[in-house]
Amino acid sequence: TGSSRPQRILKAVQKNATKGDPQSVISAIDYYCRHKEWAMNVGDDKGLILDSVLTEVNPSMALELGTYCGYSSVRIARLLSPNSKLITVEFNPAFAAIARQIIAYAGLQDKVTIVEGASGDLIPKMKERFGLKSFDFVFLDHWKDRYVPDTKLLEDCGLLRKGTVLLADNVICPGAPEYLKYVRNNPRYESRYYPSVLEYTKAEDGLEKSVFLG
Ligand SMILES: O=C(NCCCOCn1ccc2cnccc21)c1cc(-c2ccc(F)cc2)cc(O)c1O
Ligand SMILES: [Mg+2]
Repeated sequence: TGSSRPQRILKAVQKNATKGDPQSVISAIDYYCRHKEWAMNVGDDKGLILDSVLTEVNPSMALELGTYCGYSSVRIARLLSPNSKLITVEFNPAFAAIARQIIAYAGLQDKVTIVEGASGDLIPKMKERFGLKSFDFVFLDHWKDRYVPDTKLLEDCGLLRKGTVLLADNVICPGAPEYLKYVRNNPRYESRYYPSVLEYTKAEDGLEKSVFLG
């Protein structure tokens, strides 16, 4: 049988990027997915917004829900300060295996921990597993109907602190309407919408940034 799309993305990174150079890994994936075959990375347009929010937050502990090939894991980890960490959760073991190789190719394996499984099962175990108090930053990019239940789970597990920033991808396309309702009409969050486009297309999409007020 043939290769998978994630395997082809890894090949493109190995062919076109420089080992240990995260920006070249990002550019290689963006080039491949814009000109060869589309893939559901956050992409370069929304990626610039992700970069700016990350630079502003400068998280010590970051969580990503939805690793896929590790494109946004590389975008996030390359901007983390020394000793800061990213935990990224991926449901699909084949995706996780590719992401591990792409993150390692970028030289960011010491900053990123990939955890395989369902967010609903893993979130309640995070404190004990990683000895962490709370997350400073959460990037939501997994099943869009899990954004609300997992945000509530993070609250209930005491994994959010006053000032934790949640950044949600795809709030327009494919869309996360319940999530927008949840964070926008909630006195415990201060939300702002960043309009952009669906990765590698001209379709409307955007990111929602929500600060947990405690
Ligand atoms: O579906 C998308 N992402 C989610 C993947 C599965 O995530 C599953 N998953 C990953 C961890 C994890 C943990 N627990 C449960 C499920 C968990 C997604 C989809 C599109 C898209 C837009 C237009 C289209 F025509 C088609 C697709 C764009 C995006 O940017 C996306 O992010
Ligand atoms: Mg996405």
